[in-house]
Amino acid sequence: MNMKQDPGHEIDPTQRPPQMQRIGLIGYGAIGRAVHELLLIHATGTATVAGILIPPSASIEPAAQNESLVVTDRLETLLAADIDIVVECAGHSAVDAYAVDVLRAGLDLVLVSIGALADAEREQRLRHEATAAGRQMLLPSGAIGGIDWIGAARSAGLSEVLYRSRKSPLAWSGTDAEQLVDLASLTSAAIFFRGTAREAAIRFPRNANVAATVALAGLGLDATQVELIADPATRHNVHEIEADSAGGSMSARIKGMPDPGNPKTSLMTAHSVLRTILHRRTAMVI
Ligand SMILES: NC(=O)C1=CN([C@@H]2O[C@H](COP(=O)(O)OP(=O)(O)OC[C@H]3O[C@@H](n4cnc5c(N)ncnc54)[C@H](O)[C@@H]3O)[C@@H](O)[C@H]2O)C=CC1
Ligand SMILES: O=C([O-])CC(=O)C(=O)O
Repeated sequence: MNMKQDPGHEIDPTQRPPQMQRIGLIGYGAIGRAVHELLLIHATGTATVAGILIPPSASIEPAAQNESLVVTDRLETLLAADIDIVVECAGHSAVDAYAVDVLRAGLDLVLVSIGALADAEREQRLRHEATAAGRQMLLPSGAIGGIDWIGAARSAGLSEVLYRSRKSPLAWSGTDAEQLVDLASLTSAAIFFRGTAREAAIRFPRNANVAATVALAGLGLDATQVELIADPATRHNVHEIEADSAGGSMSARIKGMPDPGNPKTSLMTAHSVLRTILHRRTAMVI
């Protein structure tokens, strides 16, 4: 075959099944690893993890190893693995470090650390870069549901949205919650934060991405109210939405199982990322 090949790309794209997506993961913690495992089960022949970006001097044992899987601490090396789409699941600082370059490289970006967009300047910059590159930032619903209703209610006179997150004290450990409540001695549920989605997402970057998701879908980061609760009686990550619009109201409660590797994170988050990835290639999107 007379095909000019970029020396950085070992794979001939014309030889792939048409729907095959080559995924670059940024971050390989609870979500990154789970997404890899789910793709191995649910996306054989349609999507594959081709590269994983980890922090310098970190090491991982990938869920599956094949000779073409690239594990690197350099974005350039990741992108040279013939990546079609990048999935960020590493944290707000990784969004700062890599998101612009991913979009400038002409790739769509699945952004899991959605709370990073609570920084207005960062949000504007990323929207601008995506538009300039003709690419999209895809924000999975993550640990929450009902985002479709909230998005639809925007044009139906959405007037009020409250998001409430209830997790075990363990899930709030190592966060600013420790300054607001004595997590270790709690005997009943404590609402330790009330404020806007913007404040919540900025102050609790590892626990309030959903607050930003609900806000970005609906009333925005400053008009969406948030309550954060530490509850010694729960083993779940409970997410509630109460919303009012001229088109009707919504009351939703999700009792999420925490990820065994990270109690701050709900198991469903990785499944939602899988769904986002698979939707890019399906004939019918629901
Ligand atoms: N949208 C949503 O519904 C949810 C979003 N999240 C967010 O997703 C992100 C990932 O969550 P988890 O996997 O549970 O966290 P985790 O702490 O288990 O894993 C994060 C991984 O990213 C790696 N990492 C950090 N900075 C990096 C960098 N610059 N380059 C490469 N790797 C880097 C860390 O070493 C770690 O292995 C967090 O920001 C979390 O807050 C979590 C749950 C729900
Ligand atoms: O996974 C969850 O339960 C929600 C979460 O951590 C977040 O919103 O950042």
